[in-house]
Amino acid sequence: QAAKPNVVVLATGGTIAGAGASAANSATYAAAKVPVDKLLAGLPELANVAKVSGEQVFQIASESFTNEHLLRLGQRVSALAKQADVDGIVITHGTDTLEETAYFLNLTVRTNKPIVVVGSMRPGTALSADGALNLYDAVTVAASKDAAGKGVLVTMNDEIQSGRDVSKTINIKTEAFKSQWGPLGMVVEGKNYWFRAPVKRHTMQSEFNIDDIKALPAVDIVYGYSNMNTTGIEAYGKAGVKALIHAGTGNGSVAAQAVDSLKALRAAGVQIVRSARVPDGFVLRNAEQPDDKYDWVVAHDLRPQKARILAMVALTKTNDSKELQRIFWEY
Ligand SMILES: NC(=O)C[C@H](N)C(=O)O
Repeated sequence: QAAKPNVVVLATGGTIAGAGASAANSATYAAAKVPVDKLLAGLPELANVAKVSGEQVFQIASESFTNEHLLRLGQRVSALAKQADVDGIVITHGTDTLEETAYFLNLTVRTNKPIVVVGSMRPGTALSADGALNLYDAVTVAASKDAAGKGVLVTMNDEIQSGRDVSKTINIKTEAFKSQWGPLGMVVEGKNYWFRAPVKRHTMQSEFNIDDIKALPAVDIVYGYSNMNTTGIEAYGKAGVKALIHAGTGNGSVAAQAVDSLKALRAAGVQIVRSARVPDGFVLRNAEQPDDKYDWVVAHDLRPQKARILAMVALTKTNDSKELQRIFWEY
């Protein structure tokens, strides 16, 4: 019998490592409690799929992820991916910012080896906990040759999603992770079924490399809403933000009373990225606002939180708005 592939599970916390007081607590529990060794010991079925080893990188709820966590995790994933004795990497992660970490790794880790980010909506102590199967699926995908070269993947609820496209869309169901462009495939009983592949640049085709990124610039998000004011925009400007993501209404529209403040920030050298707060769709250049005239960038189909990740990564290489826009189209 052929040797099983080697998969490393990097644990960062989240609900997949959560624990509640009783089995009826599906939503009331403490995240980031169970250590990785215990998580893996609770899933002896993994041994049928791969030779799995665990490493506790952090033990936090994912809403508390910082840029430093992203950099440290990315550097560890990159180092492991270079090891000849590692065939695939799984990252257990809280679901709240899972999509941001998955996209960051997708943009910056130069490897064809499968990298799979996984979480759960219920703690392992709950009735119908989803973490064990999600993790089993993640290891299955990470151990598969057919998952290579597809960018960073996310396995939740039997689906294999692109880390670029997927977002958490509901906070109370196990069917929480969706992409408007659909999943790439499904994983069922330890086998992958693929239906599509990503076309945006990622991992090996990326011009970014985590090994060269020592720090990430300050990029923040302002939210658009009726009766919007400019307090947030101006405060971020004073704080020295390098790019500001505007989570606009509808097509990424900007309130008339906010336009001058954003123009003033741009004149001061801050990049303005126009995204939309609606869950799906994409923002077109010069629709709603004259982006060419104002020298603003549009976020394409990226949700504001993903646009923030791409802007940070892009700004490590360029502060040219035309280059930034090219990057937003390509990644
Ligand atoms: N379901 C979860 O994992 C939510 C948790 N707050 C986290 O992101 O860590």
